[in-house]
Amino acid sequence: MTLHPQEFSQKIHAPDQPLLKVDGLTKRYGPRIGCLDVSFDLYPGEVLGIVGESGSGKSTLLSCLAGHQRADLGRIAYDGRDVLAMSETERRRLGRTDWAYVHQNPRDGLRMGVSAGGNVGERLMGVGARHYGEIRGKAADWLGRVEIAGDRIDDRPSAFSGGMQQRLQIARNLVTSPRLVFMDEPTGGLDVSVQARLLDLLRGLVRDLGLSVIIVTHDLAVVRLLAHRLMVMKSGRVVEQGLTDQVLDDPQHAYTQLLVSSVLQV
Ligand SMILES: Nc1ncnc2c1ncn2[C@@H]1O[C@H](COP(=O)(O)OP(=O)(O)OP(=O)(O)O)[C@@H](O)[C@H]1O
Repeated sequence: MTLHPQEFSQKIHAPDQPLLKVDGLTKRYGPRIGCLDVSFDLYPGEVLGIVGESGSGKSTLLSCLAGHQRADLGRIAYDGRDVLAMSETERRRLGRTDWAYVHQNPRDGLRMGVSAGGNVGERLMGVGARHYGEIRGKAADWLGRVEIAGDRIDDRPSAFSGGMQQRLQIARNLVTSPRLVFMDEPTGGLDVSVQARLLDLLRGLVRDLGLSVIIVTHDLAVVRLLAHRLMVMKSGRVVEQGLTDQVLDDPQHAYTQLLVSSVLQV
């Protein structure tokens, strides 16, 4: 149900305001539904998982939320600000400062021709950092935090393994202390042991930095470990949402039951 604009604006300015408030978000591709009437609140420090089979609308929803494509209908409020009413310049600024986006393929989120240190430092420069020594020091610190050895700081990402590239992408994203991080299948395409290590690292960073995260995945084990709340999508619609353990242990919707019984091995 879509809220009346006045009601919407009253809600987003309430003292216990969520960091992100999404109401009736809809995106169509011609006659095809990308996502339909999606509504949810995300509070500071909360991790929301979005699961569903291929084509269920997860990526469409994430890209509309992050402003990579424009929704046809609905509202998004970030920290009380109407995101869809922002100019492109304002939204880009938000993308450099408050938001971060971790792509499934690290190549989409890294500059492959720039050193590891340069990849992290570049984000700092994007928010106004200018002192070379400080930038390099902070980059070195972040490489350490994502378990990349200090002597690799001048290596290009193309010399890194897939898991290292993904950890570098995470460092590049988190170095500017964003409040909201979008993650699209961050562990997809990695070996199981590499995935486990990355998940562990992500869980620690999310907790330590108090990040709000929206994570899209088809892997229920990932959301079991990372997400406080879970949204299940089918054919562009949210068919079930709730606390992750509740949804996975006691799924109410037939589609979620099928999803859980067919893939859940955790
Ligand atoms: N650029 C596009 N043009 C036309 N239709 C699209 C486009 N992108 C997505 N769709 C359609 O929108 C629906 C949702 O797709 P979406 O990629 O969001 O699903 P998904 O759950 O992310 O799938 P996957 O897990 O395979 O990435 C599908 O029917 C898809 O065919």
